[in-house]
Amino acid sequence: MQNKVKLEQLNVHFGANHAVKSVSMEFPENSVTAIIGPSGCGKSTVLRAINRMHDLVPSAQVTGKILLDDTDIYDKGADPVTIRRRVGMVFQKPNPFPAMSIYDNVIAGYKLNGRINRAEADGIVESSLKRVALWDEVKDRLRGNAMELSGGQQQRLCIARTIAVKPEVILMDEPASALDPISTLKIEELIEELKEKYTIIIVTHNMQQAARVSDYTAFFYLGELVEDGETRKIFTTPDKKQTEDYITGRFG
Ligand SMILES: Nc1ncnc2c1ncn2[C@@H]1O[C@H](COP(=O)(O)OP(=O)(O)OP(=O)(O)O)[C@@H](O)[C@H]1O
Repeated sequence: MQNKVKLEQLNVHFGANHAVKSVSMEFPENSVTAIIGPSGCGKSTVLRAINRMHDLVPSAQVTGKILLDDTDIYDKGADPVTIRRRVGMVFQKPNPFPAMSIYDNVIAGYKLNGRINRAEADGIVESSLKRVALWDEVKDRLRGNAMELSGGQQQRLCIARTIAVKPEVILMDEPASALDPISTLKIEELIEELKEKYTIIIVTHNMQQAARVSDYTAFFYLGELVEDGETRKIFTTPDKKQTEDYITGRFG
């Protein structure tokens, strides 16, 4: 399988704190890769580096390469706005724009590309909401406020907003950890469907979730990549003892 994203000697410092240490790894296209590891091991920091979110943090220093296809997203000529359109992000807590309707939330990011006509916007809203299996639940109240949706519906709305701009990669930072078990299941089913079109990288604390949704798993500890590979192998016969101890619950 083709690699969509490749990290080469990625290092992230926050001031004197060396949070991510010389990480090199690949993320195959149209697959789900889970990033696991104990709290503070650098999972979110790696994820955020993949759409240049650390640009907004003055103390952050990122070195090494992150290739998106063949382009280094940290190259001097690379445009962060274009990168964030190609690499979308879904956060732990659903974060719809509170003053906006369901409809306007879905189309908000897409509108930044320039003016669009009503028919085009309607089409994008409908197809994005259908893709996240939310259309039937909201089609009669598209002009209603997004905050009136349940937490699980809000998270699916945020995923619809992310895919409306037609990204190639979707980063998810514990996307179901604030949700109830049924909403979590829906998000997991959705991830399974979305990988047909997108490359998905998900940070999760939930080991069962990593095992259920991902094709590949990467285990991090103290800012280092300890081991990565096919999820089946990582969860049954990992090469490193640290990985085995973590997935069997002996630490972390
Ligand atoms: N914006 C920031 N400013 C300063 N330090 C940060 C920032 N973000 C992360 N760090 C530091 O980087 C290290 C890794 O944090 P990170 O959030 O990536 O860990 P994590 O594995 O995702 O943890 P958790 O599972 O608890 O979310 C920690 O020492 C953290 O304090």
